[in-house]
Amino acid sequence: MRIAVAADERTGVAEAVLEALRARGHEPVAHGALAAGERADWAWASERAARDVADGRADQAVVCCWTGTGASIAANKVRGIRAALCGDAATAAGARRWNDANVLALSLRATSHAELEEILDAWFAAGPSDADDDTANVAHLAAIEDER
Ligand SMILES: O=C(CO)[C@H](O)[C@H](O)COP(=O)(O)O
Repeated sequence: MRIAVAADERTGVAEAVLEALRARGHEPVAHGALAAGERADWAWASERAARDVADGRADQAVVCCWTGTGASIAANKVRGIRAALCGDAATAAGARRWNDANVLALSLRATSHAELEEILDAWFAAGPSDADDDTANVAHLAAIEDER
């Protein structure tokens, strides 16, 4: 898959996201501090990656900042984006299964290299649930957006 990746700092974990995606056969598209000439601040970088997903230039995105919160908030402001801040594999699996999350948000501070690998494995192994309550919840997110 084509995966947009944004970070506001070029840390070891941020660079490891690019490598981990390539190792899994995906094509990362770098933004923010990971790209040349782009504004690196978290709101701009995360928005850019989220818009790649919303506009069909990427299938999913990984957005990173020191806490992960700003990156997730910015991504979730983009219509059609369901960004989930994940600090462990179970949260990542749940985000894909129950929330049909299309953007993974990570904390550059709190995510170790080992946790990054576990989170990505869980994220890509899981898919959206087709249970009625789960699809209804995700459909309601779009309805909330339409009320804006
Ligand atoms: O976690 C973040 C936002 O949620 C940022 O990474 C944190 O605020 C640091 O940003 P800056 O280096 O621009 O001060």
